[in-house]
Amino acid sequence: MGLLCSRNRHYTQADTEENAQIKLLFQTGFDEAELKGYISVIHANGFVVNKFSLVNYLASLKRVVDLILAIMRPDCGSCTVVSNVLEQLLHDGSKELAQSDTDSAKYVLSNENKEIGERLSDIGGRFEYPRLTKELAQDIETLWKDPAIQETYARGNELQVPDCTNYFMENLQRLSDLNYVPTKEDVLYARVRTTGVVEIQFSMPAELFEPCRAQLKNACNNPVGESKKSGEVYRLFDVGGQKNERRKWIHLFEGVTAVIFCAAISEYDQTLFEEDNRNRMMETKELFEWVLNQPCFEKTSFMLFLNKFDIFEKKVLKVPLNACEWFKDYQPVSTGKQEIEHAYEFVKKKFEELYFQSTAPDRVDRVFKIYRTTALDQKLVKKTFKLVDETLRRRNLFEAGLL
Ligand SMILES: Nc1nc2c(ncn2[C@@H]2O[C@H](COP(=O)(O)OP(=O)(O)OP(=O)(O)O)[C@@H](O)[C@H]2O)c(=O)[nH]1
Ligand SMILES: [Mg+2]
Repeated sequence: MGLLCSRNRHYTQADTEENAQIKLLFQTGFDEAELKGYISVIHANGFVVNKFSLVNYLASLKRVVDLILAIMRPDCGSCTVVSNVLEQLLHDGSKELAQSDTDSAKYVLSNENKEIGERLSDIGGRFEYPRLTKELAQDIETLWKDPAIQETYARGNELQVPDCTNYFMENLQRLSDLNYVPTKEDVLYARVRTTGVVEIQFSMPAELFEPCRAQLKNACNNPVGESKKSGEVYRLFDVGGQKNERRKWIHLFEGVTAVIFCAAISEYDQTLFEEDNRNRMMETKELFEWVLNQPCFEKTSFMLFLNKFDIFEKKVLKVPLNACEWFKDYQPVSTGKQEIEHAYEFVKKKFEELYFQSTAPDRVDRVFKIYRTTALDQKLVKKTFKLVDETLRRRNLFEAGLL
């Protein structure tokens, strides 16, 4: 969820997890052994079911399959089961669906895939998942293509279906290869929930900050971190965004140079994993406000990443922005690209307003920048970090009275 950049922290708890995008961009990347280390994570993603990722999806899938099986059993009083399970599963909007036989039929797995559904459902209930074999991959692929599952997937926003689902589903055969070695993309797409605080150090390659370099040389030797041949050293603290992770953040807040707050703007119609009836965007709004108001951030720079733009641009043409309470006053103006831009600008403005409302007049000079990002896009992330880097350098020069 969030990242903190610091020049001189002494925090020692460093997890073994790393931020893959940063490692790929600013460190050595992954060698083959490291990539192979990701296989089990990716298989858990690409395969089924459970704790956090595709994992979530397949947990949802399991519930869907359970539901489907319940519907199919002739003795179970299917209408009651359908409405109870669906209500539990799909929240308010689905009540309508549960009431109508024709609609609920859409969610019934076809007869020929029923057995596969049962098999996968069984695996989904296990604590550990088997290696993704060719046979299993075939089963998942078949089930994935079943119209009932596709209908369910279309309502993924209600079911905690991870964003990477489609990617892994499209790559099942490759993933199940005996000699499979994850690609960079696989690693970036894999959902690995951050727990604790993960520190990563990196330096900006010199060519990235050329424009600032001359100024820097003349003015200040060490604007952000220690100087190294390749550039300035950043210490980045990646923190988990889920609710139970947040109490760990507070220990990090002192002495931070900049907060990079990542808000997933595509999640305006989704609910929290950890709290089923709480809209994710509303949660982000409150969280951002809370972070902005922390006394220790009075002078801290804020970099707001409006992330998951790739999903946002597709979604916004199908799901109205005012699905989220915060965006209730949104009025679409057009179609296609223009509409996407309009919707994006609207969201951006909401965050800007929030920033200024939450920033006392005497603090308005702290740096606040908003960036449109797609974290999977390496070029864009690199470019964004370059901009962040430049901003922080300028800020340091300014503070040192050199600009
Ligand atoms: N399509 C798309 N997927 C993204 C983007 N950013 C992240 N993801 C995917 O979203 C999932 C979660 O990404 P993370 O970076 O782990 O999210 P996080 O905010 O660090 O989550 P926590 O560690 O729980 O706080 C992964 O499957 C990523 O591949 C994006 O810009 N576009
Ligand atoms: Mg994370």
